[in-house]
Amino acid sequence: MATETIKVNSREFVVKKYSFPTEQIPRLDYQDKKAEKLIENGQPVILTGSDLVGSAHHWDIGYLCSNLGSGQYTVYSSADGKFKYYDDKKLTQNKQFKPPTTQTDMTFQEFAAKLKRKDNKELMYLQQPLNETVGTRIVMDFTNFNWGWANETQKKNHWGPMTSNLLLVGMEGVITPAHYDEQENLFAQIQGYKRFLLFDPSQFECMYPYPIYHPHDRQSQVDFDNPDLTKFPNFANLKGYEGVVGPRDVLYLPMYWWHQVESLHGHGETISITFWYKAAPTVKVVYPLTSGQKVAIMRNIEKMIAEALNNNESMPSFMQAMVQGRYT
Ligand SMILES: CCC[C@@H](CC(=O)O)C(=O)C(=O)O
Ligand SMILES: [Zn+2]
Repeated sequence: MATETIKVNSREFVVKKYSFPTEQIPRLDYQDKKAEKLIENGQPVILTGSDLVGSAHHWDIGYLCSNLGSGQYTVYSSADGKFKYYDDKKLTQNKQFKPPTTQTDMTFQEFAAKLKRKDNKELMYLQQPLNETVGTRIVMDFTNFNWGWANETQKKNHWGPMTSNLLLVGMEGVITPAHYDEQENLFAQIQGYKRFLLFDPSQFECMYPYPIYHPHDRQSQVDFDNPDLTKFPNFANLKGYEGVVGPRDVLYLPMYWWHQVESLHGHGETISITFWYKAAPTVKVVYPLTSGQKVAIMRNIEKMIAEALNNNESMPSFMQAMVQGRYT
């Protein structure tokens, strides 16, 4: 895999080189009117100065070890360093599906001890919603997040309720492959550096998500390291954005935007916290529809057809019969 060296804020990073062009994600002070406008328009922006999780800036592996308590944490392991999400509620309908990662529950102390070992054959990624099992100092830090700004941003943009804060602790080199989420996300970086590759929802045609009933629903089928352009020809037209988030940065990651996230080498484990919000309710449909709305429509139609047919094997021929020679 070819690599290239990029310079971000006088820091150099060696990153994987992909086949598609990218532009820089805007990087603005969180109080800059331009930043507020981008969020209002559902456009990604890296925000500086918000101190959204300023009270957690001292979080490192040692501090978390001493203060996260003895609760169980979900840790994924992967031989190739890729952590493609899969919905285990969809495993029953997909008996032949082989999960690409293994999932183990362990205490944070066990996880930290594994991080220290030099004989790890697999990369590990802890992904756990912050819950009431954490110690009092973590609760204090959590309480002191910049909720004033977060709540104001949620309100101004008519987002729905916040659903979860996921704590992410990744080894250098872990990759979350390209996918989209159906929630708004204020992504707060605490330690280490993550490269975000983002793609507008209108790039749906280039990303070839798995069928909606597949465990990898919302994930791209395309292997970015070795794209199969026979099977996925439009991937050759992909255009994206990219940026590196470091400690104290917050990325506004709009709903339905595709993203691939890479924990960069040379700066230690990455620690991040997500702030996920349900979508703003659609009060009045305004035309033209946004690209995100069109993805939502496609998803709903695909869901309805899958439910109506009640037989996933018949989906491909049904969907093709609907468009082939008619809309192609
Ligand atoms: C499980 C969530 C992973 C995260 C990406 C990353 O930091 O590796 C992401 O995809 C998101 O915040 O939406
Ligand atoms: Zn995501």
